[in-house]
Amino acid sequence: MLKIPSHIAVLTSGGDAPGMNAAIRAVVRSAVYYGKKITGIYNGYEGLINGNFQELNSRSVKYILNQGGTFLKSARSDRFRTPEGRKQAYDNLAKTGIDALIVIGGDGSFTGAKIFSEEYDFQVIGVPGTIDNDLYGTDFTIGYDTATNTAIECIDKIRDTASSHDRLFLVEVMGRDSGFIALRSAIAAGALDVIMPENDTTYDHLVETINRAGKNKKFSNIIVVAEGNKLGNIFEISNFLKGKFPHLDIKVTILGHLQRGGSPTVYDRVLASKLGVAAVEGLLIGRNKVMAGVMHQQIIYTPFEEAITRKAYINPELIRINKILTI
Ligand SMILES: Nc1ncnc2c1ncn2[C@@H]1O[C@H](COP(=O)(O)OP(=O)(O)OP(=O)(O)O)[C@@H](O)[C@H]1O
Ligand SMILES: O=P(O)(O)OC[C@H]1O[C@](O)(CO)[C@@H](O)[C@@H]1O
Ligand SMILES: [Mg+2]
Repeated sequence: MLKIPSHIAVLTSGGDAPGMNAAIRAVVRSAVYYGKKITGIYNGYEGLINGNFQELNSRSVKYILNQGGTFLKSARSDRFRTPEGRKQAYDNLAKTGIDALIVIGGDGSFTGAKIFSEEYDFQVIGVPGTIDNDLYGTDFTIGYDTATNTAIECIDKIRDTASSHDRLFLVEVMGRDSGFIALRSAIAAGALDVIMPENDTTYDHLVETINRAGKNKKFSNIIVVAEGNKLGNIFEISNFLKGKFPHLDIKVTILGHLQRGGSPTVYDRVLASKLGVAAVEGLLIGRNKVMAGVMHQQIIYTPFEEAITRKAYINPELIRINKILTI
């Protein structure tokens, strides 16, 4: 028999992502719209274990739609990885009368959510909130569009100084084990090449590419390097290239946590709004252990297992396009 939740809780977990606030707002307001009690949990799974709960209403989430970060705060919780931590989390939920949970986060957060949901037969839905875009079951995760916009804004600025001095810049972007941020920002910023986990860039290939650029009279260049690439650390790559091309002035820039901040783009605000509503509506029709996502403009619910383990798809067409355009 379908058990409809009456009291929903929401938390944000893992690295913060622009648009998480918009997602919280959408969850809170749709819960209120459907006549449900809604509680915010502070500090992700740490707050779940510590009982850091606050009942929310539609006014609690005013003026946050355009704010970066997450007002509920986020955390990486080692205690939630332990059965004792999850037991404490369950006891706190049960004590408060909460019967469903919405987790806004990335693959790690959904791994924890799946384990918890199975252990305690507790209804959980995920909302993809991570700049990395590394989840199967949604074309974009919340925060990815803003992060790539921030990355290209920075790379455009680097381009100004690179071209003034005829320099080669290696620019490192985030993305953990995936190259979504790297590839999208490389195309949008017209980078000479992109080194990311999904392509097996070799040093020979890099040398060839830089030689070709020289022949084509490209005197300033940018190579985007995904932090999770398999070739090596950005400084190792830079040292290798300095050895091979002593006449080139090579610089390294690491964009780092800049990419996590800032006001969310229109795309992320709308995506977060859609997915927050979809998460609440999913709970009300009995969905469980799934992530709400948007694929080809449609809301879909993907089992956590699949969202986490199936490889999010890097479109090889984008790699091909980048190669053509950087001739
Ligand atoms: N195997 C697991 N068992 C229980 N909890 C887990 C597990 N894996 C991850 N978690 C919980 O999820 C939290 C967030 O995971 P993680 O740090 O990987 O971030 P994420 O959700 O993938 O987001 P992002 O990648 O954007 O930072 C972890 O700190 C931990 O509390
Ligand atoms: O903020 P932290 O804990 O250093 O984590 C950084 C990681 O988090 C992310 O920003 C989001 O998963 C990754 O791109 C990056 O590898
Ligand atoms: Mg992750």
